[in-house]
Amino acid sequence: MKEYLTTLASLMGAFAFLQGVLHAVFPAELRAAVARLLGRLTRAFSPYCYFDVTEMDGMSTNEIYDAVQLYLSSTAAPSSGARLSLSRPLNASSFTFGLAASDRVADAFAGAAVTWEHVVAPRQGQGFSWRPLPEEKRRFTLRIRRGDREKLLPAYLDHILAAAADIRRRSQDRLLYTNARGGAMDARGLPWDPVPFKHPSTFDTLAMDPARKDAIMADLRDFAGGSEFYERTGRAWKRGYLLYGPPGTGKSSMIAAMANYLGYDVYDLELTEVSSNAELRKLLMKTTSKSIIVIEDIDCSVDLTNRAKPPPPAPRPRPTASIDGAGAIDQDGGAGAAGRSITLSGLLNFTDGLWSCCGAERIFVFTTNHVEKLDPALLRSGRMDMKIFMSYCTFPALRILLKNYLGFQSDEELDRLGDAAVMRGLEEWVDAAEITPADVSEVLIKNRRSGKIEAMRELLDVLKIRAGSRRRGGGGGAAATVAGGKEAGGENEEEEEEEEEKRALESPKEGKEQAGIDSCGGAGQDDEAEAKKQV
Ligand SMILES: Nc1ncnc2c1ncn2[C@@H]1O[C@H](COP(=O)(O)OP(=O)(O)OP(=O)(O)O)[C@@H](O)[C@H]1O
Ligand SMILES: [Mg+2]
Repeated sequence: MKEYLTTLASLMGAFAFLQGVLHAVFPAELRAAVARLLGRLTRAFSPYCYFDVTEMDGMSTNEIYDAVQLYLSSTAAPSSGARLSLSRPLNASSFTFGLAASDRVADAFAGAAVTWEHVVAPRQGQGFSWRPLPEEKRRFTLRIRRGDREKLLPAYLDHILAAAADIRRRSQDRLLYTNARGGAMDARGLPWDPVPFKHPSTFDTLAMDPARKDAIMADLRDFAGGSEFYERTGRAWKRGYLLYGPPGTGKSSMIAAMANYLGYDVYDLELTEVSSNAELRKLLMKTTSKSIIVIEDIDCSVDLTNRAKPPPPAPRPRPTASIDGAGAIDQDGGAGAAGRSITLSGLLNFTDGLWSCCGAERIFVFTTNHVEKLDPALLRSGRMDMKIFMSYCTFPALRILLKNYLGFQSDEELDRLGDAAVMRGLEEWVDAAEITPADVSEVLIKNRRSGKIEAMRELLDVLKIRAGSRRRGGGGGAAATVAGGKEAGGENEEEEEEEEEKRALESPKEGKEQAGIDSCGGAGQDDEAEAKKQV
């Protein structure tokens, strides 16, 4: 070992001496030219090729440099000991990591290994300038095998740019856009008003059957990653979801969960503020991709009556004064939209017509408490691809609410610490009670200070009372009546309405009942198989 170190030291001494001689004998230009020549020679015989991505491209920043910085710091496995810089863009709630100076990172793409080196060097004295460049010259040097060049470029760079855009978007807060200004434009000519959207609802907090929830999340993932699928099938890259069910069952919460899950912004379209189809088209054109366009309570937004059903009786004619004093019948019963001319066909085109293809990667979500009132054309596949019935609270959904509201850490803890008899009671009575998750949450919030078991007992009492009054045809108390969206009428009237709801959703092909979710033709799924899938 000792000899090894002495030899190394003498070699280094000799090298330093030689360097000194070269510096003294040869002028700097010659040395630089020789260094460049040697560099070219080594590269010519090297199995690798190198690409520099400088931070500055002339006076402007190089977009690829920023994208590489973001991509490497969040996805590539930094070599051991890599240092990361921390930053937080304006209006973002999460941090963004950047790769610290002079570090080397390995990555792989399409089965080929690549190496990135972050090189930082002081900038040689730049003269006075009104817009001085950064003190240091930064660049990433990409090293790839010559044989991998076709496979990697430009696909790898496109992948980096897309990934960086996705990381940037997810680190920004969601935005909620509203059009509640009656079509007026803002200073930039945009009809939408953005506000930060910080809704806490996620698929973890959403109380619904886990299997149905998984199916919806899988469908959303397929959609978000389905650009090739939509291109191959010639379909516009959009997808429609209809959320229907009684008030307080989680329709709005589901929308927020979707937006948080996909990292999409939300456009809350208030149809009553839109005066014409042309304005509707303009609003759509001004939405960005990777967004969810929502029309809540669509059955009450504009008159989209179900054309398949007999038209509602014409409003009673009422005499209106006329010039000659004789009574003239006001044909449209005075109910005429005050200057509003949004039509069903305008909405149909909006969701699945020529207009709907302006812009990709958009999700349309309609919500309603009365699906039977909607025109079947609005519900057909291609418009509302997935119809999700937000039902009254089921026992699996109730368990999620018990965990979220009473602080049980897991199902196992709920079963271990929860009172077994009370749990059995809740399972037995929850369906008969036809209680909405909103009402269950209310009971749990009211009783959360009296302790977990006491709160569960209280909830069980409420379920029994509701089930009892429902059985007597009382609809389970005021809230249940509202929640049911049904008059406290007799059983047969409710059965009739339920039948009607089911008929409204019967897909023309199969004529089957829609119990929970019906989805047809999702990205990456076989339409027929999917359409048959019931979740
Ligand atoms: N499935 C659910 N999971 C978790 N919380 C829920 C659920 N449904 C309702 N809630 C709670 O009840 C409240 C109302 O829910 P939400 O606004 O989503 O109901 P909705 O179906 O949109 O009602 P509406 O039809 O009246 O608009 C929310 O604060 C939410 O916390
Ligand atoms: Mg709602």
